[in-house]
Amino acid sequence: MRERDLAMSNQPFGTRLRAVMNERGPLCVGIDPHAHLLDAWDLPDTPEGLASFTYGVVDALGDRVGVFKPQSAFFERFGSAGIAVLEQATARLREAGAVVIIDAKRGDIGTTMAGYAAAYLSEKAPLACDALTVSPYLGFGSLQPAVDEARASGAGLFVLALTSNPEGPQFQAARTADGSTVAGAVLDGLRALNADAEDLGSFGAVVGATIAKTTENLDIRGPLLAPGLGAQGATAESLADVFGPAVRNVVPSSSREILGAGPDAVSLQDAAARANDAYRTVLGY
Ligand SMILES: O=c1ccn([C@@H]2O[C@H](COP(=O)(O)O)[C@@H](O)[C@H]2O)c(=O)[nH]1
Repeated sequence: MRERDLAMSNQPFGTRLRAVMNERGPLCVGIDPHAHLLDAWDLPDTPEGLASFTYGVVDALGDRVGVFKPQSAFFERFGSAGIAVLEQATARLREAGAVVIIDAKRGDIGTTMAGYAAAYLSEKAPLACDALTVSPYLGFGSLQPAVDEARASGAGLFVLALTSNPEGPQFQAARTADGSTVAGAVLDGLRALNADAEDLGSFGAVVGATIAKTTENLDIRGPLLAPGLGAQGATAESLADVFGPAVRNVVPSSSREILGAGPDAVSLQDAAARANDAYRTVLGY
């Protein structure tokens, strides 16, 4: 491990995330090995194809992009062989100095949530990552074991708040008993968890870049993971509008748009560099 990485490794997730975005730019590359992308890369839809695709991304971008978001679903569909690739890729990306957010959207009753937290957030776990996406729909409090594990291990969480899909508002805009929206209650919960953070806290929200300008308070003193760029239609220019004064804390995430440039490593690097430059300008890095 390099000296800088060693010094950073004991810092909380939010601090490490800000440092890597300062150093490498804010872009988060989503690793979503869709069957159609394996085909476009001339790879078979098998565990071997999945491994070539994933390690191709890791080798081309692991030491130049700051943040990666592997989508667990596309690894899970190959069973244990797919999970082994996710495990290997996560370890290799972290070794290369990148931050890895596993997008698994876990959520369950508190005791089972503790199991998920141990699986992804404990440093000793085979699948240990820097942060995990979680779902608050069993109640924000059900996430407490993951919050505790994240605090203990210096990891982070991204809680679904205002998702990028058009169906999201059906639940997220609904009102809770105290009159706030469900999304607003999630954002309030995160703001409380980040209350002591100096710059960027470790407890983030998922807020799609595709949502219209929102009246919700996005100032949670934590990162705002923003999928929806590229293939889902949102652009770098739209980020300032959607996120307003909180735009500096956005982690812009793009999967298919970048991955579609492969398999050639230089083309992948060019696509990532172009996207990173556009986000740097808008987010002020
Ligand atoms: O609100 C959400 C939450 C998660 N996602 C995930 O992000 C990527 C988007 O992929 P693109 O190819 O860049 O569209 C994917 O893994 C989703 O599950 C999201 O899109 N929206």
